[in-house]
Amino acid sequence: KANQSQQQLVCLDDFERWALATLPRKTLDYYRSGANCERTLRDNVDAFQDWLLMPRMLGSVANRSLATTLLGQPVVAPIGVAPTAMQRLASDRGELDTAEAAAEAGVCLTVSTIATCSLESIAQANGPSGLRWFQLYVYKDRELTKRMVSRVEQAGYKALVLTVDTPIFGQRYADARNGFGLPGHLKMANFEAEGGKEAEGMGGSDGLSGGVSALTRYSSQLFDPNLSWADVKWLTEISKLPVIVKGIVRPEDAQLALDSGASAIWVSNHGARQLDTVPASINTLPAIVSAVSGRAEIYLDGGIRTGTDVLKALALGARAVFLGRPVLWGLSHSGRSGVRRVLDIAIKELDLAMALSGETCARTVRPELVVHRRRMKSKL
Ligand SMILES: Cc1cc2nc3c(=O)[nH]c(=O)nc-3n(C[C@H](O)[C@H](O)[C@H](O)COP(=O)(O)O)c2cc1C
Ligand SMILES: CCCCCCC(=O)C(=O)O
Repeated sequence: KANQSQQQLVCLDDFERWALATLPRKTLDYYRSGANCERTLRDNVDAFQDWLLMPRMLGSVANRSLATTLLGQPVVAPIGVAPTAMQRLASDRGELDTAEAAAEAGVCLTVSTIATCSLESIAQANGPSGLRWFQLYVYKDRELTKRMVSRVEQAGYKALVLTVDTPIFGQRYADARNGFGLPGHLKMANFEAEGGKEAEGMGGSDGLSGGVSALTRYSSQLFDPNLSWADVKWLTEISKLPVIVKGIVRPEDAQLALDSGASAIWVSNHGARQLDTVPASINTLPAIVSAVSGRAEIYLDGGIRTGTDVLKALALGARAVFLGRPVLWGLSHSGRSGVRRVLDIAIKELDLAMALSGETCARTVRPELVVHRRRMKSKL
């Protein structure tokens, strides 16, 4: 199985199966895990099956457009790369591979604060034509955060994605059992120039961790658990870049984010890695779309594994969706070209799903295209 070629991996689940059979234990556990009993981890994927597609026929679908804009910037498809930390665990070049693949595919790249390559080197790999956003964790040290924001602006990122669901790190049992931490040869590269403790992954602790992972120790020492809506406003004031608030589950919080100056909403439960038993991401989307009522773009991540998942999210009101783990599986398999293949598969599957549904434009997918299984039954 370890030797499977890209051509044998024809869907995103094939990449996941390859990763499960092949990756070193600690890396696989860190990438794969959800919080606690992983109920939401399963629900994020399964919930898409509760939304059924109701295709229209004979709609002249030969010409289709997947292209869209995100905060005014053009992309080839409404599918982007979600921020995921520590990509050099997956390939030698880590985030640089992902950045090149995203630029080649013409999709939006989101870079994590906890990258293992510097944000400047990732920007260079993504190139002048790549659309890139920077995901921000706010550190207790606000001056450090401010310096990071100005480096992000300098390096040509087009938005700040403020993650708001991580005041404290979620509990992932496997990482705690493994005493997982960033291996000594890798660094939290965005902090290397700062010369402080932020660049160290608190050392892979090889089990001597008092029952918590090194990441939990790192985040509890350095991330600011007192973040509030006032800080969203603060961020919009210290930066020229639009702020996207990532980690919204409830409609009231979407409203507060917009009231605090956010330019867009990113619906997410952090890939089910924070609070277990929250609803599947796709199921939280309709109420948020209704609360936002067209005032801002809404993005979604969590459990997207097929083109039909993407189409359902678009029909329910998302402007675009983002892929987390599937990109890591592609990166682990074959670096840049593995990520490229994952993105290409997702884009092709969306195109096919659109054609077979009678949809020709990803920007204007009809809401009537999806119906919840419960409502379907009551109609029969
Ligand atoms: C290994 C891993 C690392 C992640 N690191 C970050 C991060 O640094 N910042 C962040 O905002 N979200 C992070 N996330 C969450 C993703 O951005 C995204 O919300 C989630 O993975 C989407 O779900 P999916 O993996 O089912 O596609 C991470 C997720 C994973 C799996
Ligand atoms: C070093 C501690 C924070 C790692 C952040 C990565 C992340 O968000 C995740 O879900 O894992």
